[in-house]
Amino acid sequence: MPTAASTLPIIDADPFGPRVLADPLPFQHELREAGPVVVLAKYGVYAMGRHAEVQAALTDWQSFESGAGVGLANFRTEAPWRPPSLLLEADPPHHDAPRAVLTTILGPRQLARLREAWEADAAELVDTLLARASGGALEFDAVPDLAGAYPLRVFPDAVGIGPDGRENLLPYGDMAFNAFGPRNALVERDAERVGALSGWVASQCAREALSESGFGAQIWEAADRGDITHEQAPLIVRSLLTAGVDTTVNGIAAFLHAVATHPRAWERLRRQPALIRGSFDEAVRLESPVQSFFRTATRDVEIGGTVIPAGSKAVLFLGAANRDPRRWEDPDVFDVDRDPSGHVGYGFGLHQCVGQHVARAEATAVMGALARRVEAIELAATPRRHLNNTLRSWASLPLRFTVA
Ligand code: HEM
Ligand SMILES: O=C(O)c1ccc(-c2ccccn2)cc1
Repeated sequence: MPTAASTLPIIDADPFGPRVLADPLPFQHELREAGPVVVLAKYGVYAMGRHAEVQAALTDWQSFESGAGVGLANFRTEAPWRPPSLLLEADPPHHDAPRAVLTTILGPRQLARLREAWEADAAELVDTLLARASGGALEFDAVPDLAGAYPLRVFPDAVGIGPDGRENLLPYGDMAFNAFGPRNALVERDAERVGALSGWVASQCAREALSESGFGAQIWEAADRGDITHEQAPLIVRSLLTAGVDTTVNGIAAFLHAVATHPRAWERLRRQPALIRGSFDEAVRLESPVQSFFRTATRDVEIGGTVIPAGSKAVLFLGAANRDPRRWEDPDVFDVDRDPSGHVGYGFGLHQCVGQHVARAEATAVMGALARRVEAIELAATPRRHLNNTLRSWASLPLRFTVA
């Protein structure tokens, strides 16, 4: 007999408050231990943190829809802050064509033609960085100088946007990822620049603003072929600009933090560079750069022995699921020999990240360039968090490189 919603475990902690955002691990443990499904008292929503229920909810897109928004706000009852994404905030059938277009454009085969240029760019960035070394060692902040620098060197050009205003990309993404959470101080702080940032991003999605060979132009060509409409094309370009920068910056930072705190892992990756690609997924599992997002129940749906009433919002904590000891042995250890498949760091099922191959290509290029040039990677000082309602992000990641 399923548990009635009224008798569910209740958690008082605020997962979107500064204490939990700065260190979510104790909250994740409390959430997993409280039960398969709990109620977050502060927001009156359901929450899941165990791998089994998070994966099940993501797989069952018919019962847990995205069309009402994948944040706390319910698009059925309140106006979205921007026109909804045609992928993220859409369900089949509307989701199908935009997804098919991006699956092709961002697929591994397409990215193969960029690989040589991305690896050369990573080598150039790392060489320039190491030129600053003295006495065979370099201390620097890997957030601005590496994790934050590399995606901005390769991705805007790959999309085909112009050279001006690219400094708006990270703030726009930070704002968009905050917007999935409650209207707290993080969201209020961005309020006065929503218009300017959104206006700039929208201007970059126009056909005439895009170079003729980038991902953006390919989206417009898909409209010429009738695969999508010309009205949909700019919104799909917007998806790349929204989801394609802050995520990879934090993914690469997570990878660097993982190797800096697991020295033997770095030795292994230097000896066996073929392990780098898979170990990026292990870093995404461990750190979960994207920590959480929501779904909305389309019917009274039973999950984890509980019935979640139709119309309810449920928040899925990917970070908690990716460290669930029910699914992972030694979940808190970065293990380059682990098979991380099944992790939910890219989501799971229908909406699973369509840009994951781009992320892997960027991270593999950077870490591959480092593996050939850097003997040891250590923390040079205590890293500092950047708080965001959805992203697990570093404001500063001081590292010490020992040059090979
Ligand atoms: C480490 C880097 C990344 C992480 C951790 C990440 C994570 C995710 C997650 C968890 C989802 C699922 C959202 C949901 O189910 O509601 C998602 C979807 C998506 N991601 Fe990524 N992402 C990354 C990089 C990228 C990049 C580089 C791009 C673009 C080039 C991108 C574009 C998208 C889009 C368009 C969707 C929506 C897919 C759909 O709804 O069908 N992401 N991502
Ligand atoms: O299509 C867009 O604009 C868009 C796509 C994906 C995301 C996203 C949300 C949560 C977790 C990871 N990615 C955000 C925006």
